[in-house]
Amino acid sequence: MPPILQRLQQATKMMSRRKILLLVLGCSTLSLLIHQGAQLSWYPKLFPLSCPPLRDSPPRPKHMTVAFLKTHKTAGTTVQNILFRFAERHNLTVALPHPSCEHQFCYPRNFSAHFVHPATRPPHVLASHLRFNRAELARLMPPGTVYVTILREPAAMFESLFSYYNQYCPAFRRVPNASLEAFLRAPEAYYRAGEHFAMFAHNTLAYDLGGDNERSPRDDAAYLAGLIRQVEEVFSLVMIAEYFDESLVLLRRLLAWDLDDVLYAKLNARAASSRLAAIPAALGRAARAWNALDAGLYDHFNATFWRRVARVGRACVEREARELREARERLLRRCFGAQPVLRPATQIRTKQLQPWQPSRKVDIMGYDLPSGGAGPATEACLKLAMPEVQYSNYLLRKQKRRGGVRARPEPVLDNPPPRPIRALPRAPQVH
Ligand SMILES: Nc1ncnc2c1ncn2[C@@H]1O[C@H](COP(=O)(O)OS(=O)(=O)O)[C@@H](OP(=O)(O)O)[C@H]1O
Repeated sequence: MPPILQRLQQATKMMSRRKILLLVLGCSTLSLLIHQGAQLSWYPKLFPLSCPPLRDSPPRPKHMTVAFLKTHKTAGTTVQNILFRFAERHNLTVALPHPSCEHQFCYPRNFSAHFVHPATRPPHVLASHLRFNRAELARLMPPGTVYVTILREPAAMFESLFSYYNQYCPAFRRVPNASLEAFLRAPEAYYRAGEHFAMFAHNTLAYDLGGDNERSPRDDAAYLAGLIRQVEEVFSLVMIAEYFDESLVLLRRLLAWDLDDVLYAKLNARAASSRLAAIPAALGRAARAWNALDAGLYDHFNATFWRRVARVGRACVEREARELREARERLLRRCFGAQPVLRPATQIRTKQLQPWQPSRKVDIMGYDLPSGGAGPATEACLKLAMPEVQYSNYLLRKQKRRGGVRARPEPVLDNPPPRPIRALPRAPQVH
């Protein structure tokens, strides 16, 4: 026997059986820990985060009837575009406004089913601006329709409204040098309740939700509580613009859609030169105080949003939101080139992709197809970045034709150029 083995035999004899057992146990534990550590960092999918399964058994089919209340300046156009594309891919009917209502359902009037173009009834999907009216929507939409809306932090939203509607809303037009600060220092000096487009200058969220935007929660706390209750009764999901991707994760889980169904391009964004880089804290406080009803709505639904995220599992929602962002970046690169950039309308050659510009002082950005863009992906890419006016016109033409000649597809790239302006109703509206 070699000397080394003889020494080992002697050593083994010297150890008690108990010690050997302890050594074997220690080695196995160490090996297990090393193995698991490697898997955590290299194969995170082997350790699923607490994501409850989306599809129950039997699997839920995708939900096809959705009414999206498109509130103003809250990223609603981006959500609308997701819904329009989903509707097209699944051959669904989209409710669209009668041309006399422009591209909104005769906003700011209370919604009426009469505002809906007959060629777009009965609808599966509705996603254009309107002032919420529960009974009329129930008359229009099929039973089982899921109602969804979106809110945005009121100070950021008000800054966007002030800039976008500066030429349309008399309360804003009266302010010297179009100064948001001047308006918020003394809003009552400029604001007249009940005048044309007054709702863009005071509690726009409350107004869009069908509420009375002139109520103050300071004088009447019960009113805000009642409005919140009504919203909760109807809407299955209130998304939050600041957490857009997380909101889409909740939306797609609610509707049993795929992550691919909620990929998007950001639409209707102002250029950096047309917006405040940051809203000073004092201005933010003043905007919230003036829009106290909206602030109350936002705070409530922001809190319920995060409770809902927690119910699904925060890690799960964040993981899906990350997957969504990665897939979205790949899609944007495929459609708009290696470095897809938002550009001003003057630099967008494809007419169907030129966004409406509210005034010479505000630049609304969009995407363009790379030069010579052609091929099977072109149509999908075009729709991905198509602004509201062009997409609504296109869908209305397509659905009107579907009622008549079914076989001829609506041309997407060769259609006549859209009207450049999304005209707001010209005459004061009766509520
Ligand atoms: N994905 C996403 N995430 C966060 N924010 C987004 C997103 N998409 C659009 N936006 C911002 O939403 C603002 C436009 O809102 P709307 O499309 O609802 O406006 S409109 O009422 O239809 O005119 C507009 O805000 P401002 O740029 O501050 O005006 C957009 O930048």
